[in-house]
Amino acid sequence: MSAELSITPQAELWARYSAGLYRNEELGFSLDLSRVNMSPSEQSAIAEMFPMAFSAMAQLEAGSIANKDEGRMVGHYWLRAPQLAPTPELEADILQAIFDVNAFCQAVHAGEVTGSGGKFTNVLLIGIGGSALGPQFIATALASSHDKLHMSFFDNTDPDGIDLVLSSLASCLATTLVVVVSKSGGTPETRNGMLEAQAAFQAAGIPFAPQAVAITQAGSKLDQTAQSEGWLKTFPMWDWVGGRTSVMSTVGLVPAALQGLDIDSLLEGAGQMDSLTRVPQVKENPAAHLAMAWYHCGQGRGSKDMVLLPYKDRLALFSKYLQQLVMESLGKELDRKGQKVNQGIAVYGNKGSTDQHAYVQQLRDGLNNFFATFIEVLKDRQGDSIEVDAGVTSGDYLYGFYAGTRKALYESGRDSITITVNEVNAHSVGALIALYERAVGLYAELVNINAYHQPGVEAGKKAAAQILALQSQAVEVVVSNKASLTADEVAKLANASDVESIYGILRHLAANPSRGIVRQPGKTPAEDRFGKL
Ligand SMILES: O=P(O)(O)OC[C@H]1O[C@](O)(CO)[C@@H](O)[C@@H]1O
Repeated sequence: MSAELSITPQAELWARYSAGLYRNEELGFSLDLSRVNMSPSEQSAIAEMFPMAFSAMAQLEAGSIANKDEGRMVGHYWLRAPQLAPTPELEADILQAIFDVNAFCQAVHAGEVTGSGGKFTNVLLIGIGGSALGPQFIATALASSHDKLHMSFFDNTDPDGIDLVLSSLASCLATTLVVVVSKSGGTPETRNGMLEAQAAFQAAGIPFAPQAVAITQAGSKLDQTAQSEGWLKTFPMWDWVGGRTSVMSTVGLVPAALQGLDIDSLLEGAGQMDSLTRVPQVKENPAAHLAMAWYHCGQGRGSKDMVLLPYKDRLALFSKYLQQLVMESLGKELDRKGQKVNQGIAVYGNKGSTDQHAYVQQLRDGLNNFFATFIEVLKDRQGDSIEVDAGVTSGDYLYGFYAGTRKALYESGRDSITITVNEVNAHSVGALIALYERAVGLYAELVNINAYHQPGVEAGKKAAAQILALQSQAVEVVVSNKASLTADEVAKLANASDVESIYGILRHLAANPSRGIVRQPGKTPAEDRFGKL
């Protein structure tokens, strides 16, 4: 196949590109599938499956219980078109939330709401998954020297990671606004981050509650904490917005507006893309183009990975953001009929041309188990560029590396999609997010899975809770015994069967001296002994 492709005449490729390119001048956006080796008959066969996908999406937007397993509506599209919400109450809720976000952020910027040290200078956002990735992506994509507040994030329960962020905030904690984001309000990593931040405030003698904001569902544990401790502000999150599609809700709008970004433009860009991707004709709909290419490349089974190569540093986190959006949505064991399908599309990537000096070698010459998506940004920078060679700028190099890699991949029979935007700004970022949200929704319909739940993540959370329960049993046995014990002995005394987990727990505790456990290494893990410090 690669030999055939490599000899496709340039003129034919140009004709294919020109005739097939989807573009919208107003949005400054185009989508090119000419380097996906998909014949017209293959395209038509996939296109025949779309009417039911379009109709499912229309029902979803009209307020059907699209996430049946969780009995929820799926309403992220209403966030940028509140008039489309299925009830006037929901429309009013969305509008009110946007109003409140603007009012609060304006008051912060004007210094009407301050920290104990005066006007806020920094934001520390605490969240994980969809409650951090979107805000992080937007914060990096749209950062500038005019940012009104400096953004930092706790997006994990890694103590060392937390310390690193806290040390950067040490001199400005009294002017740091802490935004704790959790839809469920009970996610352990986020709760731990909140407790770590509270401890840091306490150690610095700064009251936490007057500088803390919660974004969560009404009545959640986080909501109760915020209410009982008298936090500065709480913003609502709704059950009909999924975590991974929450970036246009208060989850993404509050941090973006605090940073000083143009949230109206973000919503407008997303809304404009929604209008284009709502069109129920494959040819006219860029999200349908994308979903069709995914279906073709992975034969509807996700047999090829999606490699994202945005040629713009600002979009580096887009790959990470899409990893959650695509993999948490599409990675499912069962289809809607309950049949075991083990669906999904693996997503990875960072940015071009940096990745050219990392894994692009394998993309060109190694395993052909992927399709690439290039994201090209036409505008190089604000202002002029110097020439790095006669008549050539750094941006020309970046373009050259993108175009060269696209060509090289095509010549070795590797499919690629190219998305082009005029520039990276709030409008285009909103549009890109909306494009992928719709493509994921359409693709999920093509393969008949529920894109809006995440039962697999729940399994991991339950298993983690069991390990933590086992920890207290194991510690009790070790500290109440005079003699040191092997993991097998601890397990027996704790009446537990999972010796390997007990060994892992005790080895971890022993590596942290303040936990009061020591490890005496033996020849093998089974011979290691654990005792009180
Ligand atoms: O906002 P929450 O409820 O803290 O959840 C955070 C993340 O955890 C998940 O539920 C599972 O990873 C994601 O879907 C979600 O984005």
